[in-house]
Amino acid sequence: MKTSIATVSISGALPEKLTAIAEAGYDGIEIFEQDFIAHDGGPRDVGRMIRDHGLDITLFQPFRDFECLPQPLRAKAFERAERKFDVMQELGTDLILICSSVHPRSLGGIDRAADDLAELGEIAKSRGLRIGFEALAWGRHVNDHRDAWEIVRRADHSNVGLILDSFHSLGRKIDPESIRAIPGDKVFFVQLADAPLIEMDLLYWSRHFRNMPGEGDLDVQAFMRAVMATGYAGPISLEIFNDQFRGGNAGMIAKDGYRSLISLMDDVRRAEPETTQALPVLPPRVGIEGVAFVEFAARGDDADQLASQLQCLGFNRAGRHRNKDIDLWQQHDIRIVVNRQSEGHAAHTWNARGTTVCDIGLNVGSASETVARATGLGSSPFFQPIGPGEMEIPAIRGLGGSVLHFIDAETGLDQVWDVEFETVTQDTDGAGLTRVDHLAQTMSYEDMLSWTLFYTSLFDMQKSPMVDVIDPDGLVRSQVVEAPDGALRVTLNGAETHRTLAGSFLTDSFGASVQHIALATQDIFATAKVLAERGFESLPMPANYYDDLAARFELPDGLLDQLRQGNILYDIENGETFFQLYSRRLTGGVFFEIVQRAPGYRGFGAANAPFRIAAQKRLGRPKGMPQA
Ligand SMILES: O=C(O)c1ccc(O)c(O)c1
Ligand SMILES: [Mg+2]
Repeated sequence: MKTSIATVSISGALPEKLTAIAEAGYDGIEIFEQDFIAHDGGPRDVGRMIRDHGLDITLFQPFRDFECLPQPLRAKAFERAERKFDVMQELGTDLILICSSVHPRSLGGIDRAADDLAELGEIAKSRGLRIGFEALAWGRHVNDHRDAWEIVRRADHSNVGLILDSFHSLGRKIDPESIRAIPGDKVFFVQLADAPLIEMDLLYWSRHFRNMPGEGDLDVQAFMRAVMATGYAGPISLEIFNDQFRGGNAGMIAKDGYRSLISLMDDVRRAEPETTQALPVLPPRVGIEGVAFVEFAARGDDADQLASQLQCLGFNRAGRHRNKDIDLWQQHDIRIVVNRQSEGHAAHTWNARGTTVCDIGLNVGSASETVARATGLGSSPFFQPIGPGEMEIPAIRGLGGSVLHFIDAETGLDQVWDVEFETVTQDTDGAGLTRVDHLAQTMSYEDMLSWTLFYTSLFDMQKSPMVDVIDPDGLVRSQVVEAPDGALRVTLNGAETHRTLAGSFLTDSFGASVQHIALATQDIFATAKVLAERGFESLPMPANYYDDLAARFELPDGLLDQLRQGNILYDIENGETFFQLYSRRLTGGVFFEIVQRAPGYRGFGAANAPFRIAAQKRLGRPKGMPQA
């Protein structure tokens, strides 16, 4: 399988695009004519530059408004095509994309279109070139791949084939199963794009909102399964018109695309085992069993403040690393690691970003298979030197400088706590916190798709629809990704301005990180009582909030008072309840949430978020941080 991406999909001038594309691991590019024309260098130079990056030119595009024109426009269109053929020969590519005409004078007619394509196919053949016909979803007469295929079939020429583009088919809700009957050798090229489901004009949607397969809502997998069932063996190419990607980080967008393409084709191979694909073997999506640990990089007063917060929350300092300045804080299944080392990844993170989460450990079935899938999808494995008596725990670099470690029981990695740590305190009752309910990660809005794709392609995790969270100073988008049974739930919060709570966290921590950690209890009132005894200071909620609760829900006698007295937030969805209690922010901006989740409650208290955020802002910035 040859992987490819259209040059329109990413930002920069042509040389920058090529560097990003080559580094991400693609085999080739679709060269957009615009990118070629804008470049200061002849077609031969451009061809050489592309090949010097180790890339093929899989397609030259687009050629518009060709078919079904009356004379003399028809003759002009043929002349125009021949000039493009000249360029293609110098560039060193043999396939051109002709998209269905939107020309006001185009006459339409399947046979007329077929005749035009057959005649141009003959010219192409004489030059060793091929032409591919694509139905634009908004084409004047041809806007359906079934019609485009009928035209290609009637053209009946060896050098004329069909180009399929998932957006044009799925965007018009055309059943992709109709592709299965097309002979694979008449499909000359396949373009892939996904898109979020938003009701709007097709052309506008296509030119501004496409995204990588898996990032949107279209069934690109069903499309690609049908394509592979035809026996198609040509390149599989991403053609993504997206405003954000055009202005985004070229390297990151190129990598996202590669990850999405490999993950999609891996899914297709599993779903259509009869199809053959030259694709490296990839372990399946990884099932997450739980959060093994959350590690903070911290120093000095900040580390002491974090330790004292953990104590208030009912954690024990359970272990001390045998060789390093690292403490393990534990309560039931929750492990929080505080790393004060002055070298290694935690130290790098602390130097660059201050006190923040630097590492997340996940329990998985097989740590080595997890790393194998991640690297197959383009992530880098992470290594750092290990000291005497320490275990080598498989790890990868996540996005935005993060690191993920993987722990399995199969190879005994779950013994690390006994092997590397000396026991300091035996178990005590704690405050009834049992597990990590969810992690809230904050990032800039434009990186949200990358993070969603990262999680859903590597792990068995599903995304939920995005919701808007109102901050007094702007909007924050929130997207949940979660593993079955909630073994890992992550809320991704995308900040658009630095004035929101999420945005200021992003600025303070110099990039994306875990902004809060939500811990589960079975009994929030019992937990709150223990926390109060331990000196925990909760986030004060205003009286108005409780008056509104009384209006929104029919609460059992006494519950409202209990909530009010404990600063506890409340929500009901489908008859299932959810309780929340927030800590105040620590230096660095991180905070804790305590939740009691009824087994059937699927949400995260989104209705409460605006009031929680306003309450946090009212308290002002945490001590020890630059005051605005
Ligand atoms: O938006 C367009 O015009 C356009 C051009 C070429 C394509 O392959 C395509 O899918 C869309
Ligand atoms: Mg296309």
